[in-house]
Amino acid sequence: MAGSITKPKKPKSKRTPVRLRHKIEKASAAKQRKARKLAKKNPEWRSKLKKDPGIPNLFPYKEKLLHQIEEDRIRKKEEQQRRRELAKAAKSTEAQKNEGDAHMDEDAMDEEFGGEDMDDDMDEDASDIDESNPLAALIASAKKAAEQYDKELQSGDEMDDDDDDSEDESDAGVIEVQGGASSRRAYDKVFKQVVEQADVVLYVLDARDPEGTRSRDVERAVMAAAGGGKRLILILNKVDLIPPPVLRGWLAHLRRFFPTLPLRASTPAPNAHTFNHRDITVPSTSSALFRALKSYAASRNLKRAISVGVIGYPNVGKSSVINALLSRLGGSARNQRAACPAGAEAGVTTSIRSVKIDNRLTLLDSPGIVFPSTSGGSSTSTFVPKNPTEAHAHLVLLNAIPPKQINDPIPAVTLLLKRLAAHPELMERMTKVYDLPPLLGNPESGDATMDFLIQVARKRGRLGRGGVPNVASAAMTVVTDWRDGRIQGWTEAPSAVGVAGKDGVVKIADEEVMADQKVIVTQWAEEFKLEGLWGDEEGAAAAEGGNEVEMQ
Ligand SMILES: Nc1nc2c(ncn2[C@@H]2O[C@H](COP(=O)(O)OP(=O)(O)OP(=O)(O)O)[C@@H](O)[C@H]2O)c(=O)[nH]1
Repeated sequence: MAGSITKPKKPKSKRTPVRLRHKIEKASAAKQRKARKLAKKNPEWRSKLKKDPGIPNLFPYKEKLLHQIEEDRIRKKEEQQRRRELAKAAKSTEAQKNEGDAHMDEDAMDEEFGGEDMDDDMDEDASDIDESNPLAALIASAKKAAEQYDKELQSGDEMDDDDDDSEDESDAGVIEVQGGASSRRAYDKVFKQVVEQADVVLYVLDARDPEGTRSRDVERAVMAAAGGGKRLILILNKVDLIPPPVLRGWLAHLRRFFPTLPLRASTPAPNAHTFNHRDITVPSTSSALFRALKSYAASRNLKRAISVGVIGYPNVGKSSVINALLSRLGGSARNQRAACPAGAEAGVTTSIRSVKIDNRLTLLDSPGIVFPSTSGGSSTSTFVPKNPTEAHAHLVLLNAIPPKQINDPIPAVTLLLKRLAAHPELMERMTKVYDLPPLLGNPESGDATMDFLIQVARKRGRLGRGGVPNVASAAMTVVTDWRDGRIQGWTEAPSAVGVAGKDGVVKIADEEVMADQKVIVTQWAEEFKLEGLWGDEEGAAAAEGGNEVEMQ
């Protein structure tokens, strides 16, 4: 019998059955339908659609219309901000009224702010002062002004709701840098700590606006501390960003008050427009400062190290000054010291940092502190803001506010254009930075801002949906270019002649202080052996020797 032959089994098809495919297709279509339905209901999606005006590119007045929309938006925002401020002011007056008799007496305040001990110390120190000392009167008046300043700060603190938090932070030794008034008391504590600990205070000013970054209250507080035993040196930093004649003017002006050293603490940001000052380089100026501090430490002959506090507005270059001094140390010594973090944005340094140079010298870095001008005329700047928006814009142009805390950079650009309008050559250089034709409208009245920002947005690709220029982003670009020195600008030193008052009498600010200040400048310059280090004549000569050729 022949054996039965079994057929080889047909391999099973790997094809997806049609029924399964249909099932998948149906499920996918249902999912997409559901997603579309949900998206239609989503209010966010609608508001996004609304924002885009959808004006066709061929529409002849598109530009004008966009401009108008943007202006309306800004007006609304300003109105909102104004209403909020009014409500806040009304609330605080109400709160003050309610407080009424429950006002703290001075002792309680002293206790709370920990100022009693310091005041007592200062009183004792003040009574130790020899009456025949020509500086006694000056120190006494500085102490009085410092007390007044303290009182003003404290009364400002009473209105500050968030203070308890900031005090806790400062107790822990870490101060968070914030732009708002909530950390005002924390700033004040840091400042007091640095001044208390320091034998020498280096007050760093930005050479582009020295008076804007200078406060009389700070100088008075340093003069008053320890009965006048502290030394204050003004450091004019970032001199590479101003031309030699302007530097000369500022050195002459500031040296009427305190010994002043020009400094280039760091190299400029990429593409910054700098001026070539002969002999005023990063190594030469930092060596000069280093030698001056060493001379002072040697002359004091103390058993402990001299403490040098570095104070100033945010972003003036305090950490860079310390790093420049560290770079003067020899290789291995330098490697052993941790450098201070420095950065282009304000608010990099957040706590007091002590850097030991050697057995004779310790440096104290501190967070940048903005001192508001108090009723006593703290600020020496001639700029008087007309409203809170302009005051904020002024701080933005001083680079004192971290970028994240700048809600609206447009008023800062308006203020910048207004200032540059007074110097046509600077305005021309600024338009060249963005490759723009001369501005339309009057920059002094703020008319030119929007046109300028729309053009900057186009040149720098700051465009939103549908190619609408993002003017806020363009304004931020301008602010950053200003901060990093890509846009040039500076203030001129006040003339020594003074200003004629209504009565026709010519007065120089701080006239009465001048004679005593002269004594200070001469005595202190001797202690630091500053005569040979950019003294009046040499500093002027060095600045004179510089050329105004810009370097890229
Ligand atoms: N062009 C120029 N830029 C400088 C100079 N010194 C410092 N800078 C720059 O200024 C910026 C701020 O420097 P920092 O040393 O961080 O300033 P700071 O005062 O410690 O800042 P905060 O920590 O915010 O208080 C950095 O981008 C530095 O590179 C200088 O002499 N010339």
